[in-house]
Amino acid sequence: MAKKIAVLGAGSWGTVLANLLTENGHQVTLWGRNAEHVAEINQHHTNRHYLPKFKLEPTLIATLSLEQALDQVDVILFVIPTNAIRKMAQQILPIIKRQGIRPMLIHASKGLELGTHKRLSQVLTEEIPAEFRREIVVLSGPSHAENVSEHDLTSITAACSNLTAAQQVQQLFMNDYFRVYTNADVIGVEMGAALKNVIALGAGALHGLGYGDNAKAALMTRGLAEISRLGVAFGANPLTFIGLSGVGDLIVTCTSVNSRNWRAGNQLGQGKPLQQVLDEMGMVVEGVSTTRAAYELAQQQGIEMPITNTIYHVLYDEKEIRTAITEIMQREGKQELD
Ligand SMILES: NC(=O)C1=CN([C@@H]2O[C@H](COP(=O)(O)OP(=O)(O)OC[C@H]3O[C@@H](n4cnc5c(N)ncnc54)[C@H](O)[C@@H]3O)[C@@H](O)[C@H]2O)C=CC1
Ligand SMILES: O=C(CO)COP(=O)(O)O
Repeated sequence: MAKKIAVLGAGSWGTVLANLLTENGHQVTLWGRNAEHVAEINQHHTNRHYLPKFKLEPTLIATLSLEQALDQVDVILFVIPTNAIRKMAQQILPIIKRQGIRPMLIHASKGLELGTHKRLSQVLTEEIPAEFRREIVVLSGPSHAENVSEHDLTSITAACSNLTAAQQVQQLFMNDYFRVYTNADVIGVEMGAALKNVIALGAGALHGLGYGDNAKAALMTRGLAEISRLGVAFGANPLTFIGLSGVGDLIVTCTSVNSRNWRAGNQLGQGKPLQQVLDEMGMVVEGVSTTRAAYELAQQQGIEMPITNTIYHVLYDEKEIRTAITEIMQREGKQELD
């Protein structure tokens, strides 16, 4: 059955997901904060800043008004940067109350909140009390917006401890090029999503420094080991990390030029200063702030995350990358399995 859906965030991923939901027959309003982009979507059915070649469904409406976007919706999909989610939730709560709606919440963002180190479903749970919403479902997996916009075959995960809610989200998004699996392990799915961005910065940096395939395979494999270690310590199912939102997303993000995290790492490896890389990207590079959150979390919990620590010191302490790589390679010998 067609649903009324608000998509919050008219960047790369929000635009593509809003368009996909429109293709699937839902009535979608895309909220954006940039007046030029919103006007372009409504008048020309394009969003060229983020997706230069993408032609949008003419029935997809964009708006600058949260009140209009949320008007009597069944579902709210958050697709804005991690560190903007809490404020957005605070902004929409009074609108939800005023309208007397009780929507399902979905988020498709990937990161851990700076300062609190929280997962985004935790942030939403804190900010929007259960009486004003239905379930919170996480949508995550290997899915570059650019590829989905071209209808490349894509499989991702809808995670919620309530399987019925996960199945409802599965039905909203599924079509002949976009396949959605359900998973009850919200912790594992969100941890995998957030932490793969950290490892992707490293994969890009190795490429920028001229290292080869062995180095990248080692980074991804040992990266997955430390992602799983942290995730399991917080209650994740270890099997989730060999699924779409774990190794699946790690592969796509560590190997694709479409990844902003990979591209940022690549430029760092080539010697560009971090601030310049971020300024020139024009899109969110989630791995940078999540590296800090994950580093602090691992320190607090006493969990060994050597790759995350190395990337943290390169990003935040201006540690020279080649020195950092030598140090991580020369640590004492270890057992492969924990
Ligand atoms: N681009 C992709 O292929 C995918 C992205 N994601 C995740 O989706 C989330 C959004 O990513 P993208 O759409 O790619 O980012 P983007 O940089 O392309 O777009 C971000 C959007 O959020 C808006 N925004 C930025 N700061 C904001 C704030 N403080 N308050 C409200 N809105 C704000 C921007 O105006 C823009 O419309 C990220 O967490 C990312 O990891 C997940 C899967 C795929
Ligand atoms: O999460 C993504 C693909 O699944 C997008 O990764 P980037 O944010 O690095 O572009």
